[in-house]
Amino acid sequence: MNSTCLQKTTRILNKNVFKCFLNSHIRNQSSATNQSLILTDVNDKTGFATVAFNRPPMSNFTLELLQDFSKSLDEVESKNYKGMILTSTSPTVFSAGLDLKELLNPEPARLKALRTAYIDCCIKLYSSMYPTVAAINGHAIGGGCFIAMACEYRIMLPNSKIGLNETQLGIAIPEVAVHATRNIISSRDAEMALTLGSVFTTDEALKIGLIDEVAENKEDALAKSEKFLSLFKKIPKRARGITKQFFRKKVIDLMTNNREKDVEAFVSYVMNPASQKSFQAFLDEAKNKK
Ligand SMILES: CCCCC/C=C\C/C=C\CC/C=C/CC(=O)SCCNC(=O)CCNC(=O)[C@H](O)C(C)(C)COP(=O)(O)OP(=O)(O)OC[C@H]1O[C@@H](n2cnc3c(N)ncnc32)[C@H](O)[C@@H]1OP(=O)(O)O
Repeated sequence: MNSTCLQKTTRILNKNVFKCFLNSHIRNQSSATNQSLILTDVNDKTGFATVAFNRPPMSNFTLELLQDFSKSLDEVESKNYKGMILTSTSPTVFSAGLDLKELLNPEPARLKALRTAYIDCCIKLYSSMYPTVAAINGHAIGGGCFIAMACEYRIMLPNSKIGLNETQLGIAIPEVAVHATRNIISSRDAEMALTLGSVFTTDEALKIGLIDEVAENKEDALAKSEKFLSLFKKIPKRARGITKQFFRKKVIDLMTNNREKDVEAFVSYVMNPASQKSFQAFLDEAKNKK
């Protein structure tokens, strides 16, 4: 695909963007439909799966999306694909995190299920035996940023924003996110970023090491992602995967063992009137901006 074709398609909604990419890169299209919240496609030449959040324009996470994502992660593991590229079909957003409408005046049982599904995805992604790379094709905020952080490598487009903004919304970052952040950036930068709820530009993120590379456009990000995954082509999967898990053990254990406590704490932060006010304020501000 040439870059003019890609630039044109990025202005059109997800369906065409993804089709254009598929036509040139992917020989074996999965049964996913355009209605699916997650699109999974496998390149049978490389064995790499490209998994895309398919909820434009913000690619924000609902319970259903997270449940589908969790199933897709199982599929990538069980079908023994050689690696996974995680991206979205939205033109300018990788993911804006949890859908704030899910958090506004929520039904507690659904809120618990939402957080539980989110944790499941984080555990599966963080501990996967196959190599993972996030092709961050736009903004990655809150839960979207953390999902990208759970991958092994991050390639981001210019002029985008990335960060864990939870404290700004009145939600404390769980301890596990502190360790996960320190696994990527310096402890000093992590403390500043997480306490402030900082959101970084692409250049700032590159400077502190939150992302690994900048790509010119989505096509370039996908090509760079394949290049990263190809590094492991000759490394035996089991040896690689177990070694990866040793580096990630503390975070994996915390996520696995603190699941219920985390869900309770999350529900309590979200139901707090001050947090409810901040969710509403964000949505109102976005409306008023227009
Ligand atoms: C022990 C186990 C632990 C396991 C977990 C471990 C660690 C996890 C740690 C932390 C992560 C998990 C927590 C997650 C919490 C969240 O994700 S809260 C949500 C965070 N997201 C946000 O605060 C909103 C982010 N959005 C933005 O910053 C901007 O929208 C943007 C993405 C940068 C895009 O900006 P742009 O100017 O282009 O667009 P607008 O801002 O004008 O928005 C357009 C439109 O979209 C709506 N919108 C944007 N984001 C959301 C959202 N997240 N939910 C719902 N709606 C959203 C916005 O309201 C506008 O709507 P419109 O006015 O109706 O057009």
